[in-house]
Amino acid sequence: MSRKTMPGSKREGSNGCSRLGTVTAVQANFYQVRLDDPLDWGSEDLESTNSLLCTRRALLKKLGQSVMVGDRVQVEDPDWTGGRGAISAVLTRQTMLARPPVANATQIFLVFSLAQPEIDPLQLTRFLLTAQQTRMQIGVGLSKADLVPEAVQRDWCDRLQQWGYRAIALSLVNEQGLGEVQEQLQGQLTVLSGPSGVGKSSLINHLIPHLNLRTGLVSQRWHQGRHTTRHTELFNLPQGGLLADTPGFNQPDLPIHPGDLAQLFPEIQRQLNHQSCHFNDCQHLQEPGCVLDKGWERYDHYVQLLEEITAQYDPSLHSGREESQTKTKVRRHGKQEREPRLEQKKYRRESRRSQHQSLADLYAEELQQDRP
Ligand SMILES: Nc1nc2c(ncn2[C@@H]2O[C@H](COP(=O)(O)OP(=O)(O)OP(=O)(O)O)[C@@H](O)[C@H]2O)c(=O)[nH]1
Ligand SMILES: [Zn+2]
Repeated sequence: MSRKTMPGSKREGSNGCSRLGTVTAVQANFYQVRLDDPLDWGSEDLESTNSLLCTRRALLKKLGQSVMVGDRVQVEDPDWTGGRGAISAVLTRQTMLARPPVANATQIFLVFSLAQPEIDPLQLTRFLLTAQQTRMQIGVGLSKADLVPEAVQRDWCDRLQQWGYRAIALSLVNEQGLGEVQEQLQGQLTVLSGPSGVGKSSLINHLIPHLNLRTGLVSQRWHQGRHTTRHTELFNLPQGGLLADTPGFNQPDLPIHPGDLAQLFPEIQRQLNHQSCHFNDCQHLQEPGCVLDKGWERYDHYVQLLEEITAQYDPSLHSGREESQTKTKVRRHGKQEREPRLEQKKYRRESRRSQHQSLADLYAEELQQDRP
């Protein structure tokens, strides 16, 4: 491994140089990391010198520390010429989504098309509820506006406003609403989601004109393009900000507990902000003392989805506690500290290894583990 310090690199401590970056893609045990500061050592190809293909230091594995798309990481001893490095630390995550697996996202941007395919209101509600569960900021883009009259666009924007969301009617054909979308995405780490065929990929290609070039780079390195694998990948927006593309899915997960459904409807939350029902666990159906006004469009969705969740809910399946990810260790003077549990035995066996094993060793080991 090359340990020479290239111009523009920082030295931290005495262990060689390390730099901060963001994980933009994960495949098997390899991580693509985009460094915060360009390496700036004379190459014309800034994008490729700014991005490193990395593995995880053995110590992180031993601690059970996962690395996700969106993670802020420290990369140690980058091998500049080979475009490779090793992740030595993962900074504390601000947010974490399980599906798609993305760390540090700040908002969800849902895309639904006004035509081809037409909006299915109940499906839109399902996506909105899933987005609400993340507690992140939510934006809605209504695509293919060129295919419907202005009155239909306005009608849908007004409906969504009533539901509690700001919607942007947009079209790539006549470039409508794209400035507003850019504004909404600027400076955020946005997860783009929505059903298949609504124009998400087309929108990304429009927002990031040189993307094909970058996708080509990933394909070349990993021998697979994102369109064949559909893994989650982060893209850099020219105006600043990151965009995570996620594979389309048609039936997002609903909350598992029926009692959690009401808080995912802004229409219900708005009403219950300044009044409460007689029973704490009121489901807002026919209960005496229910103060909810039921005269709003999506009340039928609420009732239908509540029935669906109640039918699926099995309290006995959700009573067990998840196994703790940490254990308590008693240190000197009786001081207790939580520390991460070690992963399975296969990692413990490696504990005597040096933290500074060579990149070549790491790659050989990763490739071994990737084999079925
Ligand atoms: N008329 C019109 N068609 C559009 C617009 N945006 C995208 N399309 C078309 O919609 C179709 C689907 O677009 P994609 O970008 O592949 O949709 P997607 O959401 O990425 O679909 P998945 O990859 O299946 O998730 C393509 O034929 C696009 O050309 C638009 O603004 N207006
Ligand atoms: Zn009620």
